[in-house]
Amino acid sequence: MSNEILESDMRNKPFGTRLRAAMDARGPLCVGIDPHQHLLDSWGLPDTVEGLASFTYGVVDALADRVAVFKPQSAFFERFGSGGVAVLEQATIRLREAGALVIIDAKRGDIGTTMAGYASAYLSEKGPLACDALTVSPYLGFGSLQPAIDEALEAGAGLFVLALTSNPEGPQFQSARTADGSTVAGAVLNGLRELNADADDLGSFGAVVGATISSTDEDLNINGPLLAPGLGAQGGTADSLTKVFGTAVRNVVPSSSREILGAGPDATALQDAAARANDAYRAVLGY
Ligand SMILES: O=C(O)c1cc(=O)[nH]c(=O)n1[C@@H]1O[C@H](COP(=O)(O)O)[C@@H](O)[C@H]1O
Repeated sequence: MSNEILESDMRNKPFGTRLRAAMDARGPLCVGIDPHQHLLDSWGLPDTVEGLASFTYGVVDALADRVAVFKPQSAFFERFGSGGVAVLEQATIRLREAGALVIIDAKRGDIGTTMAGYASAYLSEKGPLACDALTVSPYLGFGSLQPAIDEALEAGAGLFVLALTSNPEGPQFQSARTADGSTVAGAVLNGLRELNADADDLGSFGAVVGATISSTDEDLNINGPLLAPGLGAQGGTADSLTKVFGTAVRNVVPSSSREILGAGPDATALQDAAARANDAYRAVLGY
């Protein structure tokens, strides 16, 4: 699908609708942009803001017109202070201009008015870091996310709420029981299911569910996207997606960072790595 079609038909649609269209057009792969120091080294770049910029724009130039979704990891930009955040801003603008969707992975979460500040920074189209969706943390209570939910609805943006994360420490809190007997992860998934209840195909309020969790008893059918990190470097594979997600697999957004970025700096090698990953996930997710 050309960028013109994505832009003209889609600009005013909710995030979930835009996400489905982008994945239909370009395949489901989400490329994580995580400029680790060791990756800058392996690309022959210095561990400076200039190195960060060369790395990030190298990924953008190679992949922006062919990958549906990107997930820059804010931590690796914040590491360089305001100069690093400026690279994140520029990369987000360039990716979106090329018709890709951008999920900024900042895992924000705070009380009402502070959450509203994060929401206006990342989700409002007038915000300096305006993106298509933001990762958020529900551990101050699902209701504490309301200002971000409101801003996302207003802006046609999306959220990805941590539910069953890929790291081994996650179950300590996520499997704990809440006062009503559901697990913490289950309460998050229920909250998202309610938010997406009226969406036709794919709602705009997603869950983060790691590809490494092997299986879960939770109901992942939330009528919204399921961001699945943990692929490649953390051991998850295309086959793990069928096992973890079962009947919800069609709504998975498979996200991989180091596995793809390690192929650089050569643009063709990056494109080949992304195409291989996209083909593997396409086959499993039914695209
Ligand atoms: O929200 C995320 O994206 C996330 C959630 C999670 O449960 N596990 C997880 O690894 N992530 C992020 O996904 C990326 C994984 O990178 P790779 O392991 O290199 O593919 C990192 O930016 C993590 O912060």
